[in-house]
Amino acid sequence: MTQPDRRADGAGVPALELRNVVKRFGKTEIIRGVSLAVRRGERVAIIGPNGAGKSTLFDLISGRSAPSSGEILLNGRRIDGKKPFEIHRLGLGRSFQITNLFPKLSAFENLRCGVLWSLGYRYTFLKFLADLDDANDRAEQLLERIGLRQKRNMLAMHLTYAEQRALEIGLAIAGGANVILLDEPTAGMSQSETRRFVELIREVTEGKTLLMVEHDMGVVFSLADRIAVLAYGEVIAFDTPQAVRANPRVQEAYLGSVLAEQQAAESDP
Ligand SMILES: Nc1ncnc2c1ncn2[C@@H]1O[C@H](COP(=O)(O)OP(=O)(O)OP(=O)(O)O)[C@@H](O)[C@H]1O
Repeated sequence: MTQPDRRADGAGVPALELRNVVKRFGKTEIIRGVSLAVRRGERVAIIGPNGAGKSTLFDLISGRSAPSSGEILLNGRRIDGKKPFEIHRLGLGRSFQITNLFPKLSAFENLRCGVLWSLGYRYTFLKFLADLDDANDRAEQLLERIGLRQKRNMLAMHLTYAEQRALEIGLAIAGGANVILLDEPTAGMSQSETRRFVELIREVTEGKTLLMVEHDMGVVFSLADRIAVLAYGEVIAFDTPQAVRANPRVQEAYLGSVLAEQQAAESDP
């Protein structure tokens, strides 16, 4: 196996690296020795059957739970075992399958909270005042970036589902994270919403590193530079979309049945 380059400027260091990561719940090994290196600026999709361990892997990376063994590195720094807020401040943003918005705050206020929180705002009044102008500016820029400027003052609870998901992505990038995890970003969306959302994800993650769990193969194949296939807690393939699609082991474990289902759904009048 080739070792990652460790130059002083960090240019060759993967944005995110997992080294032989294992997670057990009781005696059951759910993640069974996963190693992955995601390059800077790369968009990677994690796919695999239900129960393969995709969400568990995201929880390990974002600090919601700690690996039983192995190492996780963000921009070359060990993060395994750190708390979610520490990992967030080191440059990792995550949007969840389940909404984590403040429903009774406006779109703008949600983003401003995200910015202030990521600045490490410590509830001292002077620091709050000093940070507020910056946070306001940044929240306005984020609103623009996620296409919600017109909905600036609308309470999050009154936004459409797709707008709420966009706001979550805004929160994930509010702190200037350069590695973004998206958990099923287009789940529950109509086909037209999904198409628009794919473009939004593409724009918002430009120049950043993206790792997403996604079941919609249309989304996966249009966004991902590489695809990691997880089956029974192991990565059975990590390659370009074309190579993954052609891989017989992947076809057998997952993709054959999923693509057949999608084709059947599309040809259904
Ligand atoms: N806290 C836990 N305690 C025990 N088992 C767990 C726990 N969390 C997850 N599991 C088990 O780990 C396995 C992997 O679950 P996980 O949710 O990571 O899969 P997934 O690939 O994300 O599935 P899906 O595509 O359905 O969301 C499942 O068998 C699940 O029951």
